[in-house]
Amino acid sequence: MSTLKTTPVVRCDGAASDDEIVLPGRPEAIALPRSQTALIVVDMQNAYASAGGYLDLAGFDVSATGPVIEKTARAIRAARAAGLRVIFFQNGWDADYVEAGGPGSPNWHKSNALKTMRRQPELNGQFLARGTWDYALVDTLTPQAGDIVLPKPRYSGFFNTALDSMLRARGIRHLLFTGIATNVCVESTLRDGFFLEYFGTVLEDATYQAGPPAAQAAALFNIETFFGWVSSVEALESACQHTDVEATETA
Ligand SMILES: NC(=O)N/C=C\C(=O)O
Repeated sequence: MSTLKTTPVVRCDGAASDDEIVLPGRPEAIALPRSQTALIVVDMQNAYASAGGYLDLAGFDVSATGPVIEKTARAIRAARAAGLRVIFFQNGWDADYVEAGGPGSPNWHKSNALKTMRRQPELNGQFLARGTWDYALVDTLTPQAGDIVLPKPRYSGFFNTALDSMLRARGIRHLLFTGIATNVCVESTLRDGFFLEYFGTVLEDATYQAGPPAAQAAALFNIETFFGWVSSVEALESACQHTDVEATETA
């Protein structure tokens, strides 16, 4: 992890606001007005973070996801204490995989979950189907009243979901990202957000890649260089503590 910068500070509205948190980051620090900021927890489901879940059984290494779950829990605690909206994504489809698309969908050809189930029919129905253990969020990350839980059928949380309208209705412009996988659903959502004029920041220590470590490094490079900002959970915790504003109600 390279050093986070405290200056210069990027402000989307130019002027400092009373309720902002200033988050150190790369390539710059970024100011996050609390009422305009949400923490997004991307797909922290057993499928992606647990031994015996989809990624594990499809041959991806998930042995190092424990610390990512812990860091995500810390980010959620810091966000809630600061009055930020928390949004959980859950990736997957109906039990019959109609929403996954058939051979006419690139998803049918590229989804490693679908491909693994086709290769190993004894696994059919097990991966990413609503109602299964695989689809469920990991036990230690439980949504609370006021959080938003958003099912999504493709890698980007903006595609075929109500995310954009939910954010716009609440005046949210800034998205903090945690979750798995950095190089797939985190990056896809942050990129789509960029095109929709959202400011996206990844908390790198609360994310993990699907694939080799180079995939994590490449995703973070792309985000830092082209699409957004990179920061950390510790930086968020410390920035929240140093901001002397009462947490706001998030109705
Ligand atoms: N949540 C994700 O980033 N998913 C990555 C791969 C997949 O869902 O097949």
